[in-house]
Amino acid sequence: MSGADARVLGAGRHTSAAAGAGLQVRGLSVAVRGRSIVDEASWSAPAGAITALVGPNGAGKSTMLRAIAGVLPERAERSGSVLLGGERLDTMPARRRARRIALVEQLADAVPQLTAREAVRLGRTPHHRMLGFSLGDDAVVERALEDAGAAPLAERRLAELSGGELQRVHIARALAQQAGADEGGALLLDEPTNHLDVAWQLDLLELVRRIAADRPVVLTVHDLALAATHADRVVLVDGGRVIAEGGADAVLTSDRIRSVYGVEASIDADADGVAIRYRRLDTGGGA
Ligand SMILES: Nc1ncnc2c1ncn2[C@@H]1O[C@H](COP(=O)(O)OP(=O)(O)OP(=O)(O)O)[C@@H](O)[C@H]1O
Repeated sequence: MSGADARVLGAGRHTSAAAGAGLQVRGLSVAVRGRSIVDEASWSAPAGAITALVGPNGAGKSTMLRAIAGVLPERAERSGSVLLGGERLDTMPARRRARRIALVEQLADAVPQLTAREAVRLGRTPHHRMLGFSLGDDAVVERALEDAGAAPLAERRLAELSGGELQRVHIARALAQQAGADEGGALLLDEPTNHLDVAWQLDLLELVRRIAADRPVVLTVHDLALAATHADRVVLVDGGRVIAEGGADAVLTSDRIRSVYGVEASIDADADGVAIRYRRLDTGGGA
């Protein structure tokens, strides 16, 4: 991560410079009933890298992911464009878009009676021309279960799974959704480490790293130290706008954390990662 890699956006109205096989968000705006939630957001997520979307509660992170994946509620008004590998996603037919981009949401829909294998099989739906399965689905589903470390869970019902196990099944479903797409895919994960203990978090981040080898992966996360340690790039969002994007050391500075979150942060980085201690501005108490 390089300190020179930051792109700081006073008003979030610039266009991201990075191009290529990655994901590019250009001037994305979302409003619901006239209320702006995402405001001219432009940022990019290169293929082969993990990009962390960070920002305070209500900053618009989940809404951005939903807008990119094309699953906003109908009443939401969206403008701007989203490109994957240089191709417009936002104007693509929904089924084709679903083969290219998968979103794993915080509280992803899970039918509790389904087994993990059945849930992952649902990921194949955008590949079906008619009702029923396409040739090769079974192999894709088994591979996705395997790749996500969910193969031992295949026969278990979703209702019986822990949060960490469920997260793996959802990721397996996303992998199955993208497998066999004509062009490369992108994976979006909304707070994937939420509710996971530290060991599960590390397992999940290792899995995400493997998945990111051949596609852009974007995840939202509240833990700034985790973002700084595990993501290649960080996009800091506040009030629906992109405040900065680039390497974590350039984006997540004490000054910026103070102005966006209203807390003092002392940041320590070493070879093992980044640790951040926080202190409220007004109390002066220790973290
Ligand atoms: N479907 C919706 N209809 C109306 N307002 C919405 C909708 N979805 C989100 N919002 C509002 O948009 C703002 C941004 O919400 P969003 O969930 O995108 O933020 P976030 O950065 O992901 O927050 P958090 O970190 O708390 O999950 C919030 O004020 C929220 O209340």
